[in-house]
Parts: sequence; C-alpha cells; structure tokens
Amino acid sequence: MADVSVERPIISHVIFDMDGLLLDTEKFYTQVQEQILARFNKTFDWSLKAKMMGMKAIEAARVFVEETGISDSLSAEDFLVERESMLQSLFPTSELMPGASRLIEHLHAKGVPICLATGSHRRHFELKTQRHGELFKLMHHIVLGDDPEVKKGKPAPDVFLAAARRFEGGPIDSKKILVFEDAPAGAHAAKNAGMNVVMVPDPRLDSSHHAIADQVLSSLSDFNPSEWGLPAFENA
Ligand SMILES: O=P(O)(O)OC[C@H](O)CO
Ligand SMILES: [Mg+2]
Repeated sequence: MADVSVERPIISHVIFDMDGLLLDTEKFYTQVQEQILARFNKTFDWSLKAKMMGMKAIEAARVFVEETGISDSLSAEDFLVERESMLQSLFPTSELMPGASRLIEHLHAKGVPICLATGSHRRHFELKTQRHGELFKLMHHIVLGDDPEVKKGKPAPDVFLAAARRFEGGPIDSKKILVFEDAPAGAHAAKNAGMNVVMVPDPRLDSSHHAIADQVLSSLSDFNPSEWGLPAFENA
C-alpha cells in the first residue's frame, strides 16, 4: 500500500467498478451462496468470497463449485440457475455505498470523464440500477461483463481496456486513468491494464489482498481528489 505522501500521477479519467464499490450488492451474492452451501452442510467464507468477487458470473460459479467440492452434485451452470430467482428479488433493493453519489456527482460537475466497468451482465445491471438511474446516467459510458469486447472477466484487463477505448479521444493512456475497485480480481484487472487503482475493500477481506492497490480507503467518502490531480471538493 502506497503512503499518502507518495507523488501520484495526474489523473484525467476515472473508471468505477459497480458491485461492492458503488452499490451494496456483494451482500446479496454472499447471502444466496451461503444458502446454497447450507444445503450441502458447508459454510461460505471470506477466502472463497475474495476469489469470486468481481468475476463474470460463470467464471465465479466455476470457482464456487470447484472450491467447495460440490461440483459432482451441482454444476456451475445449475448453480447460476439455482441462485437466479433469489438474486432477481434482491437486486432491485440495491443501495448506494457511502460517498458514491457525492464523488460521481462531483467529478461529473467538474467535467472529469467518468465511466463504469463491471463484471455484471446487462440483465443484472438493469435490476441493480433501477432505483439509481439518474446517477448512472452521469457515466460517459458503461462496459458490462457480457460486452462482446470483454472476452475474459476480471482479473483479465479486458473490461478496463474497453472502457479506456470508449472515452472521447480514446484510447486514453492507462497511466492517466484511476480505477476504483473493491475486489482483488478487479484491482488486479486494473493493474493488468496498466492503470492506477484505489481499492475500497470490505473490512472482512484479508488485508493481504490490499498490496496490489496504489491506495486503500475504508470508504469512498475518504477519497481526496486533490491527491490525484483531480478537482477538489468545494466543501472539503
Ligand atoms: O464488482 P463488479 O461490478 O465487477 O461485479 C462483479 C459481479 O457481478 C459481482 O461480484
Ligand atoms: Mg466490485
């Protein structure tokens, strides 16, 4: 983890992750996965959560059934079917994480180009954001996990590189891009794309996963744009 006194690059463009970073949706995945594992008398823990979060659904599903040793009884595909109806009823209740709207609205108002790069596919994205349309409209563009240019999910850099290409004047130099992520796979994807990454991890995530990030914050509310050459909050 870098010290705050470290000289940071000047950032021109910002990319946001969605699940667990802007929206408090990781808890829904945890809840349904705990429920499914309970059927097999097994428990879901944060070391497995750390491996799955941020990935595309099918990639995370494969990790889940393999790592828990249930793949002979439940295939990755059947796991996705089983959790789907539960997720569909939970996603429309998604709430914003602390500091998310303040930061997005601030960067947008100051003319900093911002976009979203999520592993989530379109159908789930629509459900999760249905109460937050006004805020997500401020994104210059949105790259989803089922986008044809995203061949591999996080930790592969595909989603972030596609996001960098779609800004006006893109592709934008990765060194000038700041990514906000909550997940180890997402932070690795950003670094694999050559970008800077601020990690806002769940406090239950083992701190060994923080090392990849350029900065680690406990909340988006703690972000200081000036440290990255971005316009300061007026009422900071
Ligand atoms: O964290 P995101 O937004 O890339 O989403 C990834 C999955 O949908 C959930 O872990
Ligand atoms: Mg995330």
